[in-house]
Amino acid sequence: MPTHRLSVRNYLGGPGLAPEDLTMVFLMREDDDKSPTSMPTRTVGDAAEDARTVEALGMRSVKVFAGSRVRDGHASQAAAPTGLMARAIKAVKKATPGLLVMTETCVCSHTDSGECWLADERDGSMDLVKTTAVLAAQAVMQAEAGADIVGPAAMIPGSVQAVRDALDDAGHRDVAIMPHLIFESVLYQGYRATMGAAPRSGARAFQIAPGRPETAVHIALEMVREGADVILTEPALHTVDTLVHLKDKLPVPVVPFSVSGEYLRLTDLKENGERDVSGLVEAYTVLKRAGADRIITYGAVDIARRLKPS
Ligand SMILES: NCc1[nH]cc(CCC(=O)O)c1CC(=O)O
Ligand SMILES: [Zn+2]
Repeated sequence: MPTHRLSVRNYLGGPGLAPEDLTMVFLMREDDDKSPTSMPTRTVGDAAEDARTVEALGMRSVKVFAGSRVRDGHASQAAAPTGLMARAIKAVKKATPGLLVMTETCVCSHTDSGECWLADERDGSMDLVKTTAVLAAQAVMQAEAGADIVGPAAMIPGSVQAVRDALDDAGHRDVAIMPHLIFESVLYQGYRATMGAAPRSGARAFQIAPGRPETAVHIALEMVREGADVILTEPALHTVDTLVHLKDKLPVPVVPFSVSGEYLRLTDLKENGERDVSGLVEAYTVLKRAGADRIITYGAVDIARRLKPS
C-alpha cells in the first residue's frame, strides 16, 4: 500500500517542471497593428525586453511565428530578408545572444489563401515543387537572420530534405531542423484567427487524422530520414500516445507544442487580465512524465514566474 503520509510526499517530490523545460512562443505583429486578437502577440519593439525576461526567468529558447502584411498566391514575402520574421529574430538575438531562436517555416501566414502550400496557376491544385522551393528559401532567410532551429510546418513530403539541402548549400550546417508533426485539430483556431492563417479550403492537406496514429510514426520516421534533428508534436496533449511511441522508435528528441486552443482552454482569465496557468503546469507535468524533452508553450513566462521562488 503506497504511502499517503505528507512527510514522504514532501521528501519524494516528483518530475516537476523547471524553467529550462519550457520554450516561450512569440507571435509577432507589426508595430502599428492594433487589431484585437485572442492570442497574445508582440511587436519587434517589444521583443528585446520580452526576450530578456524569458532569459532572466531561466528559459533558454523562444519559438517565433511571423506573417507578412502583403499576402499573395506566391507567398512572395515569405522569405523577405526585411520581413517581420527576420526583424524579430534579429531583435531577439541582439538583446539575448544566448537565447536559442526557433522559427516556424511555413507559407500560411504569407499566402492570400491561408493554405500552407502554393497553388498551380493553371488549375489551382497544389504545386509542391514551388511550395518546397519557397520553404527552403524561407529557412535560409531565417538562418541568415540568426535562427538556430527552423521549423517546417506544412508536413510536405520532401520538405525537410529540401530545407536541409538549402541550409547546407548556404553554409548553415549548424542550423538545425525541427519539423512539426501535426494532427488535425480544432485547437488551432486561436492561432489561425490571430495570424490570419485560416485555410480557405477549410483543411490542412497533410495533417494527420486523429484516428491514424500509425501514420504519425511513419511520417516522423520519414522526417528523421530527411534530416529532422528534433520532432515537434502538436497539439501537445492530444498526441501524448504518439509522444510515447516516438520516444521508443526515434533516435531524436521529441518536443510537444502546446497550441493556442490548449492555452485558451486550460488557463483562466483573472480579473487583472493575467492568466492563471495552473492547469498548464498540471498538463506539462504529464508531458514530462510521458517523455517530452522540452515543451513549447504560450504560457512559458507565466509558468516560469510561478516556478521561480520569489
Ligand atoms: N501551419 C502550421 C501551424 N503552425 C502553427 C499552428 C497552430 C499553432 C497554435 O494553434 O498555437 C499550425 C497548425 C495549423 O495552422 O493548422
Ligand atoms: Zn502553415
